Order: sequence, then C-alpha cells, then structure tokens
Amino acid sequence: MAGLERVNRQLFPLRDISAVAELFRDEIEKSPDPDLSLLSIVVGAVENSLTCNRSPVLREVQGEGEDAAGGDFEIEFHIVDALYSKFRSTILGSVDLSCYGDSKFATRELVKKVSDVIWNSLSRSYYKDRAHLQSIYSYLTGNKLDCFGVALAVVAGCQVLGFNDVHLALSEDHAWVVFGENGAETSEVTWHGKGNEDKRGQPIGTGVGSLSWLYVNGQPVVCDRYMEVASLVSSVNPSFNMTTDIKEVADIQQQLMWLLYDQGHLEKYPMALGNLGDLEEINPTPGRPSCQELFSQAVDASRKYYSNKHVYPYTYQGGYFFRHKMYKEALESWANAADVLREYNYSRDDEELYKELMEIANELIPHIMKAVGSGIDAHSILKDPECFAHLLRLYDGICQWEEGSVTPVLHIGWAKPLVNTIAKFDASVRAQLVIDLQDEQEEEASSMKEERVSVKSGSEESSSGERKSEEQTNDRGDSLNNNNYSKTPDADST
Ligand SMILES: CC1(C)CN=C(N2CCN(c3ncnc4sc(CC(F)F)cc34)CC2)S1
Repeated sequence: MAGLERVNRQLFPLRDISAVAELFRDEIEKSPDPDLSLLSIVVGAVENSLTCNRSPVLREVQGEGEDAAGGDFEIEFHIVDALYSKFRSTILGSVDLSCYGDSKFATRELVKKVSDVIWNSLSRSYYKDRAHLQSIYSYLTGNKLDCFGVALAVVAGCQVLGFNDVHLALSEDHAWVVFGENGAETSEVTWHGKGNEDKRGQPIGTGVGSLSWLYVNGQPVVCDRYMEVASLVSSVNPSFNMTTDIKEVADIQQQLMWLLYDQGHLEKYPMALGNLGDLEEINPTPGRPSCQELFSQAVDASRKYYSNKHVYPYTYQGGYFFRHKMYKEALESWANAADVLREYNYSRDDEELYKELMEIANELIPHIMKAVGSGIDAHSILKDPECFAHLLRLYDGICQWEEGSVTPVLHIGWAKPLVNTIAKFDASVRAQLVIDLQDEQEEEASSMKEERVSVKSGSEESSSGERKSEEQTNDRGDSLNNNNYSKTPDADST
C-alpha cells in the first residue's frame, strides 16, 4: 500500500508541529518501508511555506541570528495528494521496467535511468547551492534540486519502482547510492562541486580517488530507509536569510530529529547527531541530552562505526567549545579532527574541508589568542603545555594531509597566524617541546617516514603518527566546490 493510502487524513490540513510529527511518527513506527517521497513532500511544503512565501515587507528586519516569527502554515491534503501522484507518475511513466530484466534487485542501468529522469527534468540553470532545494517538494514545484536532493530523489524514485535495495550513501560532502544483493554495488547519481564533470552511472572508484576525504576512505554512512528519513529531516533548512532562521521550521526539524533519535535511527549518523546538537544549543529541550553530549555521541559514532574517518564530528564539537569559550577543549577537538586528516591526501574535491580548516586555523585560533591575551583565559592556555601539544598536533595533521598530495595546502596566509600563535605561548612551555626523530638509515629502509613529536607535560604527552607512503598522489584541478548541503543560502553562484 503506497504511503498516501496509509496516511491519516484526519491530520490534514497540517497546521502545526504536532500534526507533522504525528504524520512522521505514523510513517516511521507503523510502516516497514517509510515513504520517502511522501515525507519529503510534506516537510518540504512546510519549509517552503514558512521560509519562501513570506512577505518580508511586513516583517521588521530581525537582529543578528534571532529567530523570526514564522507565522502559520496550512498544508492541504489535496496538494500533497497531487504532488505525490505527480512524482509517482513521473517515475512510473518514464521507466519501462521490462527493459531492466526481472531481477528483484536494481541494476546499474536502472539506477542510471532513474537518475537521468530526475536529472533531465531539472531547470536548465539555477543557483545550485541556494537554500531550500533539497526536497522532492522543490523538485515537483520548481524543478530544482541541490546535489543531495538529486541523490535523495533517485532513492525515492527507486522506492516507487519497488527496488528497496537502492539506498543512500553519504560522505561529509557528497552523496551516492548502493544497490544489488547485500548493497554490494555503488553508483554516482548526482554531481559534486562546481566545474566538475558529473560521474553519474559510474561506480565509486576504488583507486586513489576513493582514498580522498570526499569518499571518506570507504567509510560512508550507508542508510536504511529510516536513516534516509533522518537525512531528509536533517536537510531541513530553517534559514530565511543569511542572518535569520524561522523558529517554527527549526522546531519541527528538532522534534522530528528527536523522534528519529528515540527510534535509534541517528545511532550511526554522526552529522545528524551534530545537527541535532546545533539545534539543541540554540533551543535546549528540557529532559533531553545536552548539546555537548550529542556532539560527543557524534564523535563516538564515527569512532565506533566508521573507523574514526569522519572529520565533521570534531569540528561540530570544537565549534561548540569555541562558542562557549572552552578554548582548551576546542583545541583538543580540532587536533583530533586533524588526526583524522592524516590518512587523507588533499585533493581538489576537498575544498569544503579546506575552508573549514582555514577558518579554524586562521580565524578561530587567532581569536582565541586575542581573547586569552586580554585576560579571558580560564585555563591559562598560554602556560599550558597540553594546549601547545594540541596546537602542534593540529598543524602537524594539516601538514600530513598535504604530504603526498599533488597540490599544497599551506601558504603564507597560514604561516603568519601560526607564527603569531606559537609566539604567544610562554617560552617555558615551548622549551618543554621534545622532538625525537627516528634516525636516518632506518628512515631510508622504509618508504614510510615516521616522526615523533611530544610535549612533555605533567600528565600526558601527545605525538603525531605515521606518514603516508610517498607514492600516493592526486591530480588537482582549479575547480571550486561548494557544500550544497548548506545551511545558509550562498550568494549568487551557478
Ligand atoms: C561542523 C560543520 C561545519 C557544521 N555543519 C556541517 N554540516 C555538514 C553537512 N551536513 C550534513 N548533515 C547531514 N547529512 C549530510 S549528508 C551530506 C553530504 C551531502 F552531499 F549529502 C552532508 C550532510 C550538515 C551540515 S559540518
């Protein structure tokens, strides 16, 4: 029975958060196969009605970061019904299943065909990294989708066709699908970044390219249906403009995230836990885990399920500590993020991560140095050898990220803040730095270089790890990337 026949029509017209939450709860708790297109249409309709159809002229401009009064929404059943039928007939009408064999599993050709149907029905040119382009509602009413939205629509399209083996695979900046027996096959279904030729229809490479951060070294979040619902809820975007969120949209997103959390569907999804942490930091729910606990759970999930190959859980956590002036903890989180980086070679596909690290190293840390210099220094950072060790571990991780890559990461723009930062630490702290290098002939013997850097401090010492082998290299283009899964609409960019 398709999703719409299952839906409780008494809930319509949807006018408040509890009605939307009830519809999602019914779909998640009562159906063995939650209907992705139904849920994406509903939550996309709510988001659009509260963020896009507003008459800004009637609203005084909100202060920086304040929530705007979103007003009410009213989602009629017949609208959802019409859109739901439109999506199903678009897919069923464009794919002749007799061309794809009689296997109950999807084939690469079938997946590519569904991707083509979505791809070829998108508007010719629109700003790809604008906000509110992630839902099937956006696809059906505006023929616009961002890169994540295309991947979600392909999975929803395969669900309409009855191929429940096709599932979403997510890295920290890209999305693709797995399919076939045991989900053993992979395929690109959307684009990534700007100026890059799309690779739709191709399997995810197993070559050196797949060792880049973009493919998280073979450790993507492979979703089941419920985690796909979590990804569409996590992609809800409460932004009204660069400085204002619509509170109702954030509230709905937060409630749906807790519903999924309680059912265990965020357990293996670090970024969704991080997003929930961000929502809780802004608007804590009484009786729920704190945002700090959620950021910690995201880190634990990456360590437990993804061999600690994800960077963002540490940048979510470090950002939280920074905002709360917990500077020592922030430095430790960022150093932990850099430890993840060591495994990767920097490639042109890693622009988003590069921007994150630039901001940490060249804006946030200099801000900390100014703050502690003027006395706001609960931990007396500049006298603490463990903080110095975290800072060195951060930079060493970035250097190792660069090592073995065709294109450099660091440049003078990095070096100036680094020199200033190191100089701020007490001479007595810096004097405790002990660097013991493995001797030369041993180094010749193994192509792997190994250095140990430690800062002897009272309780602990921190050290950097193995270096990658020299032969790992990448090509590097000049294309820029953008994180289409963006929380705030970027400026004009095609
Ligand atoms: C610590 C940060 C800088 C803050 N927000 C971050 N985000 C990273 C990306 N976000 C995400 N949150 C949930 N799921 C996904 S799947 C995905 C890749 C895309 F291509 F599909 C991205 C992403 C949410 C926002 S990382």
